Amino acid sequence: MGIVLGSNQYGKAENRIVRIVRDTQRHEIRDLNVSTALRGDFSRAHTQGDQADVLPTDSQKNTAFALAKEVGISSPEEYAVALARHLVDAVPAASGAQVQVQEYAWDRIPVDGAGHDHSFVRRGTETRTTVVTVDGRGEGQRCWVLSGLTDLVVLKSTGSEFRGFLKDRYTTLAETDDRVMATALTARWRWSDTEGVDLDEAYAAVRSVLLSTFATTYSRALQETLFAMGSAVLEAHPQIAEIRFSAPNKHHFDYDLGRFGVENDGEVFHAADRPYGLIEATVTRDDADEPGQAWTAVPGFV
Ligand SMILES: O=c1[nH]c(=O)c2[nH]c(=O)[nH]c2[nH]1
Repeated sequence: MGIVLGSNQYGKAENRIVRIVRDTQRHEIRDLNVSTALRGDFSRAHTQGDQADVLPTDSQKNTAFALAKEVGISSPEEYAVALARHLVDAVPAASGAQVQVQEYAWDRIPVDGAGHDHSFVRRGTETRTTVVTVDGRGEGQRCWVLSGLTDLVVLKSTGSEFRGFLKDRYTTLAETDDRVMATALTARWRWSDTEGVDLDEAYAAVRSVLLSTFATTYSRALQETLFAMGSAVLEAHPQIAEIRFSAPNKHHFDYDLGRFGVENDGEVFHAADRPYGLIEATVTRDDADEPGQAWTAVPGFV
């Protein structure tokens, strides 16, 4: 019996990088959590304890910080592409790299009706994400870009039903034609290409389509809502090939106030945190190109 090394990657996870542009009095802030990973032939490090091929994760960290200054962060996607390409160039044994970025949004603090120049407040729980995967080097190098968001918490207090479902001997769920529907949405969309796309504007536009579709679509199930949101995004953005969702159904149960002689006509709920339905779906163009390595090692998607 032989024992061999299987797939592997290594890098520095969760570099917390804050880049402030302070060339004028009106500062700009970008607040990132950056993870790097190198893939390739690093077998000597694993099987022989030989580090000759290994660019330390410490150096990867330093590179991530240095490029935040040298390349800048015009968008998380462009920064991640530059960093992934730089790492592959720097490491002869690397066949590819993946850079994952989460961005935390800061808003200017309103003072006297205007956003302050250099004071900011963190926006909610929502996080912008990107995953850039580079494979190969030189001419034939491939590059995949995913953009996305996590923890976009939304709720509709009516306009949602769930009925007509399959029933068996363990089914106790009551059918409903009026319920609260809430989720903390994770969505990631894959660009077929980003040529000519302003990725900051595109992020805002996709987010806005997701929100308006959630708000205005009558929902017969979270599944139907996800499909509607995905279709709307693909219709509005020709350069997006597919979008994947992971959506916990954050159940809101009518609280039984009848026990106290108090009427509850869909007005008081127990917001249960566990368990939750987990609804996941991909919405894709039927002629989308192959995703290649775009989703490799991206957790939480079907
Ligand atoms: O939108 C829903 N989809 C389901 O599949 C499901 N299952 C369930 O119990 N409640 C819901 N709600």
